[in-house]
Amino acid sequence: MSGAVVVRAPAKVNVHLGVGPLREDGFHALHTVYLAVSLHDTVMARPGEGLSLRMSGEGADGPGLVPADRTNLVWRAAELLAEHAGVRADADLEVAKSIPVAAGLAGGSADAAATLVALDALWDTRAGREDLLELAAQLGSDVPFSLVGGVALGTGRGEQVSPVLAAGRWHWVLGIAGEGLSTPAVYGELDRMRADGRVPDVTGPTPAEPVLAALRTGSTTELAAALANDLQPAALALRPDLRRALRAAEDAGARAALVSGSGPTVAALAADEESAVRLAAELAGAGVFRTVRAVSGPVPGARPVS
Ligand SMILES: C[C@](O)(CO)[C@H](O)COP(=O)(O)OP(=O)(O)OC[C@H]1O[C@@H](n2ccc(N)nc2=O)[C@H](O)[C@@H]1O
Ligand SMILES: Nc1ncnc2c1ncn2[C@@H]1O[C@H](COP(=O)(O)OP(=O)(O)OP(=O)(O)O)[C@@H](O)[C@H]1O
Repeated sequence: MSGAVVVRAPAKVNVHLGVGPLREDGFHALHTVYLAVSLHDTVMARPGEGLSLRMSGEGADGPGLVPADRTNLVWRAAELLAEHAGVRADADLEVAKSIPVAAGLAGGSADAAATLVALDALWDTRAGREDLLELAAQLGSDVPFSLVGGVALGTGRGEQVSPVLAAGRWHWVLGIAGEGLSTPAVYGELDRMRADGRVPDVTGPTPAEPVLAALRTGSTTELAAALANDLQPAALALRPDLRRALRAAEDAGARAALVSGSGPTVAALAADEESAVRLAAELAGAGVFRTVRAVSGPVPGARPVS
């Protein structure tokens, strides 16, 4: 067994989220395009006896916000890898969170992916890439992407990821809401809206081609025009105050703004770094709790910090 291993994993924004009908397994068929952004969580794994977990940072210091027990995705990732590798789950784990909890930014998924990579190294399990992706998919639909990072197309329930070509580096301002949203609640609201005609019903997920084409050009204008999120009406139905943040982002000069994944984070696309700084200042207070600037482009997935 080696010494401490430190692994960092990124948050994501879905620049396209096409949601198909509810499947029999309780998930929805997706065509999504994930973009890793420069906001990240860090997991540190040290040798230990049994498992222990400490959480610090964003969302971890409120009473019971993210329980540091076996319900935590980090704990589940550790047990799953130990079982797969046939080793004892012995490790002291520490998670430093910067990604807000239940924000639509895949924070828990980032932690789970980082844990798989950290413990693979600490325990020297030598799990192959395919094995890690398979374990990641068991932990959550977004977890395989958190391993892969960069820019990727997600199909199936989002867990089948393949890298896609993207030519640019984009500047985002993330408007973080004070309180999170439950992912199943947002999917459930979309089903109700489709059933009662508030939004059109679908037979399959909307294809991601427009956003894929825009990503290849590297143009912010084209990306802004192609952004799409089928979950946005449902997130707005549950949190009408988010409309104010979306409008404020556009009024403050964002090229476009959309809800990230299941929300409630609003992701505003800025023309360049200077506009992002201005946008962040103007957005703060407009129905968002605080703003975080982030860059997307060649942001790697979960990987050891040297
Ligand atoms: C909204 C997104 O973040 C977009 O990338 C993801 O689809 C959510 O991914 P996640 O948080 O990893 O979600 P999971 O832990 O796999 O699933 C949580 C719950 O979300 C709903 N869910 C999730 C993924 C999917 N394709 N269809 C769903 O309906 C289901 O109710 C599921 O029980
Ligand atoms: N390590 C973790 N970090 C954050 N949340 C966790 C973690 N482990 C378990 N959870 C639980 O998972 C739920 C979703 O948290 P998370 O931050 O992953 O949401 P999210 O960013 O909206 O996810 P996604 O974008 O993948 O739908 C929270 O309610 C939290 O209690």
